[in-house]
Amino acid sequence: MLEINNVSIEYAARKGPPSLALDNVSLSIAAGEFVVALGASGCGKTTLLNTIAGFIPATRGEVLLNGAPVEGPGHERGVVFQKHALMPWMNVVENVEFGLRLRKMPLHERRRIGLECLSKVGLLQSAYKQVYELSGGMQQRVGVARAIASSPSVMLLDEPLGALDAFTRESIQELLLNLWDEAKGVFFFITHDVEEALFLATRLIIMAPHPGRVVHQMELPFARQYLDTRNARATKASPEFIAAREKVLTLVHESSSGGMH
Ligand SMILES: Nc1ncnc2c1ncn2[C@@H]1O[C@H](COP(=O)(O)OP(=O)(O)OP(=O)(O)O)[C@@H](O)[C@H]1O
Repeated sequence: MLEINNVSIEYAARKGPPSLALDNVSLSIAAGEFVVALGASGCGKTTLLNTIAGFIPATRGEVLLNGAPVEGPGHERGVVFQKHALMPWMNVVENVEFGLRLRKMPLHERRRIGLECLSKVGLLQSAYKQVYELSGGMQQRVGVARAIASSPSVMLLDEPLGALDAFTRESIQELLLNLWDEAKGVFFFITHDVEEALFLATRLIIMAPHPGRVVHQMELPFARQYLDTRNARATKASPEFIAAREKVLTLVHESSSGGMH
């Protein structure tokens, strides 16, 4: 269970009073939830993710993971960034097992896990390639493999598919749902893309800026529908999906233009 209790984040301004990037956000997320945060630029999505990751301390409030306060980064939380942040001087599998190496896991053990994770993201063949030999989509899959290598109970994904073409994006969306279904942990995912949000989320949170806060939450059935049918196109083309898309577009527009304040 991940609990975000009354979290506010202020950033110091060069001049004037500090800016309030998050205002009193509270969320309780159970294992097995895929939570997607959607909202206009500047509404605090990345700030919230970075606070859960332990990169930014809460100015007020607290984040608890299974009852223990989050006070910094930890291997039970895996992070995937928009830019893959792989290390160019290591080959693919060395990148994937890097966190395990830091934790002093012996080579044969971490290599076994590294290769297993690469197999899960469909890249076993590329294990001994250099990072620059891979396409953007493949590099992002390596980023995902690296994040799952330490079997985190929480996966934090900050717009991981933002820079990818539509086809690659869809295939990694499906991969993420499979990994989530297998891991049964928490996924917390940020996107600007309404269709992506609706497809992945079991719970969608819509945020608004000035100050950053959560203005709507809804439960969604489409991720589980996809896992039952394995037909992404049919899921996204269903009348229910299209109706939800129109509703969410309206809510996002209203919340970012001040209509829901
Ligand atoms: N390091 C920082 N110092 C000062 N202000 C910051 C810092 N990081 C973010 N902010 C401000 O905090 C607010 C929230 O930013 P944040 O990046 O969390 O929003 P976001 O919803 O993720 O935006 P985007 O969708 O554009 O990535 C914005 O007003 C931003 O300018």
